[in-house]
Parts: sequence; C-alpha cells; structure tokens
Amino acid sequence: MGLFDRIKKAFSAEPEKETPVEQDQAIPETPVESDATPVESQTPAETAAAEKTETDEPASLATEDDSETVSPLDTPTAAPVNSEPEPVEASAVTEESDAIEEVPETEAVTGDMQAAETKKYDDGLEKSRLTFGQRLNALFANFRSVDEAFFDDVEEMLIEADVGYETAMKIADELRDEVKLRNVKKPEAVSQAIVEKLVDLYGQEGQAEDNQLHFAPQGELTVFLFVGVNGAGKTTSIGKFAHQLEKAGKKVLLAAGDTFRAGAIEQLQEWGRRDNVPVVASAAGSDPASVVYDAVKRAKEEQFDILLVDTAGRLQNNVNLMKELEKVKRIITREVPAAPQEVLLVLDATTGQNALVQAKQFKQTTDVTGIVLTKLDGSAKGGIVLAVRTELHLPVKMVGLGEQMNDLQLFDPNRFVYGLFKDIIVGDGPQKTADTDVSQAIK
Ligand SMILES: Nc1nc2c(ncn2[C@@H]2O[C@H](COP(=O)(O)OP(=O)(O)OP(=O)(O)O)[C@@H](O)[C@H]2O)c(=O)[nH]1
Repeated sequence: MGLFDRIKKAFSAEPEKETPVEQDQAIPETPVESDATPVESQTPAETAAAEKTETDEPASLATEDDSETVSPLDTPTAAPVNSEPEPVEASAVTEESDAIEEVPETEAVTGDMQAAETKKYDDGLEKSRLTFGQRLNALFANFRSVDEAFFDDVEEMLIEADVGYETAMKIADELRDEVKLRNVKKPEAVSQAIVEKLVDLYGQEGQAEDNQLHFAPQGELTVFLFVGVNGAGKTTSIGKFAHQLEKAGKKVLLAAGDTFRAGAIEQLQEWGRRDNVPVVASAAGSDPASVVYDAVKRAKEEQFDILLVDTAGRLQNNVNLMKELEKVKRIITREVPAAPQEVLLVLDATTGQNALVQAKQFKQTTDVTGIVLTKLDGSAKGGIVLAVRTELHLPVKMVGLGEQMNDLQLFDPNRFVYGLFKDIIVGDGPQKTADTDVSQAIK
C-alpha cells in the first residue's frame, strides 16, 4: 500500500462506529498515573477538552502554568496512562467483548492526543492549504483538456506554490506518464493524480526513518546545536523545545551561544525562566566557543540529559561566522565525542525559495542533520517542505505551526500532507491514526 493510500485510509477510518464500547467507557474517568510519566496528571477527557479549546498561551506570553496542554513532545517514552486497563463495567461487556480488547484505553487516549496534533497541523497549514486549493481551482477553472499547455500550467502552479523548480518538473513529468497510463481526462481525476504524486514524493527515500530526532542513549548527554540566519526562529524554537523536553521529564540546559546580540542572550534567559531551565550565558561580545565549553562542562558535571545550544544568526556565506560555528561544533565533539547528535538548521517558511538557498549553502559548510521549519502558520509557502526534502535530501525534523508553547511539533509527513491537501483528499476528516512516531522521539 502506497503512502497516499495509507493516509487516505488513516484519515477516513471510522473506528468508533465499529466498536461496541462507548467512548467514555474506553477512556477512564479517573486521572491517569504513571511513575514513568512526569507529565501532570490529567484525564484524557480533560486533555481532549483542553486541546479543543486550545487555550495555551502564546509562546511570547507563556507562564509556568500551562498544564492544560499536552503536546506530542509532552508524551514521554512511556505511554501517559496506567499500563493496567480500567475494568470495564459488566453491563458493557457483551458477547462482542473480543472487540473491547481491540480498543484498549491506551489507544483511545492516544487517539485523542493524535486528533489534537492533527488539528495543530490543520490550523498551522491553513494558509498554505488555501493557496494550493486556490491555485488548483484556478488551474481547473479554464480546463479544456490534458494537453501540453495544461502541463505547463501545472508546472507554473507548483513553482508558485514553492515546491521548488526541480520538484515541479519532476511532478509534471511523472504526471504526464500517469495521465497517459490511466487515460485520465476529468479535472477531478487529474487533480487527484497531482496530489498523489506530491504525497508519493514524501514517501520516497526513507522519509519515515530519517525525520526522527536522535538522542544519546539513556544516561549520556545529548547536545543539539541550532543554526540559521537572523530572525529565523532559533531562540524561540529552543525555548519551545526546552519547555516540551522539560515537561517530558528531561533535565535540560541551555547555552546562550549567540553572544553577538545582547538581546538574544536576554531572550534565551527569559525562556529559561519560563521553562524553569538553567541557561549558561556570558556577556555580549564574548567568545561563543567559551560559553559552549562552559555549558558542556556543566552539563556533564551536573548530569543534564540534554543541552540545547543557541548560536548567532549568520549569513550562510559569511566565512568567518561559519568558521566560528565549526569551532563551536569541534568543542562540543571534543568534550562529548558522540555529540552534537543534531545540528538543526532553522528556516523561516515565509521566506520560501530563499530558505531553500540558505539550506543549500549551510549544507555545504556545516554538517546539518535536519531542518526546523518555523512560521508555517504565517506562510502560504508550505510547499517548501517538499523542496527541502526532494532537492536537498535534508529531513525536516520539526515544524513551527504557531506561536503557542506547544506549536513546535515533530514533523509528521502524513499529518503534513493531509493538512496541506485535506480539501482535495477524499475522506472524513482527521480521525485517529496509528502513528506513534512522536512519542518515540524523546528517549
Ligand atoms: N507565528 C510564528 N512565529 C514564530 C515561530 N517561530 C518563531 N516565531 C517568531 O519569529 C520571531 C523571530 O524569532 P527568534 O527566535 O528571535 O529568531 P532567531 O533566529 O533566534 O533570531 P536572532 O536571535 O536574530 O538570530 C519571533 O517574533 C518569534 O516569536 C512560529 O513557528 N510561528
């Protein structure tokens, strides 16, 4: 089954209707507990309600009390529920009780959380979705037949949607073959074929594996280095990420490696206060490598789990700043040979093709392991994810889908594609999915 079929199946499934267990029987009323779970106790119903009203504060205004939200990254390795299922009332157990076992409460809880995550993607991608939808509509408004002029229009539409030139050509070429093969003539069938092609591109080259974040084994220090141009969202992403790691029970330390801009140090320190996470910082203008050295030393001595390193915004073509970045990286590796586990390039999705150019040059000069694509919520250029993926072969590991503390999400291609094309993909809207990648991210 191809990725596209899997997505359609996942999102059009109606599991509730088939089970004899009522939703409130499947989900226990009592607060869930787990020794392994540092997340505040919360009933799944509360979790769902909180997610529904989506009252979590904007990242810029966040306080320490954000207990109403549970994001995927809040989900630690262990499921946030008792491993012992709540007993189901005798009256609810019928001869169909086999089916009850097929819907364990853990799955129901996970389903609620997954629905909330899907909603974040849907909301965050609204602008891009509208753009794609409008472009497809415009394309088919003057549709006469599937001829060369039509394929030229398709190419143009895809380029405008920021999927990248190479990707646009590739899709248009494959579409020509597909249309011939299937003998497709109707606009709906052609538009479906376009979406299928886009979706298939995500499925290629092991996307499911390498968009994972890599952490050091338990008990060892993980270091993530954040790089990118000014204003891309590095500091904000670190702040959001630290918040989620901390809530997942990790001991997190931040390093204010952006010593170039005094405001950046203060900004990170402010995040440290909100997240209740310590920050290693030095005066503006000091050597970033020495700040990072101090941070690694402290992280090792005090047995922190994760160190997140902020760096100064730099243009990818500034040789000196790029050398400085290499020095920072060398120091980390000298002190912790397996680190940094991730060098995350933060890109601002609203900059479209410019983000692609930046990524190309950073990739040439630094060992970037993945992309954090921010501000997708403010961008109509969601197609850029495709371009980064197919033209640079760099995995998108996290996406910024809004200004809330929990709007930094692990990148999930299924949710992303659905969020982008849900108006076109045939289905009943977001339902439970079997995807558990997110909870596996934090080790
Ligand atoms: N809407 C939205 N805004 C975001 C997102 N991520 C970051 N921002 C905003 O983008 C702006 C810049 O973010 P910073 O974190 O300061 O960027 P930076 O890369 O650290 O910038 P320098 O410190 O100048 O290098 C801030 O106003 C953030 O609130 C996102 O996913 N969505």
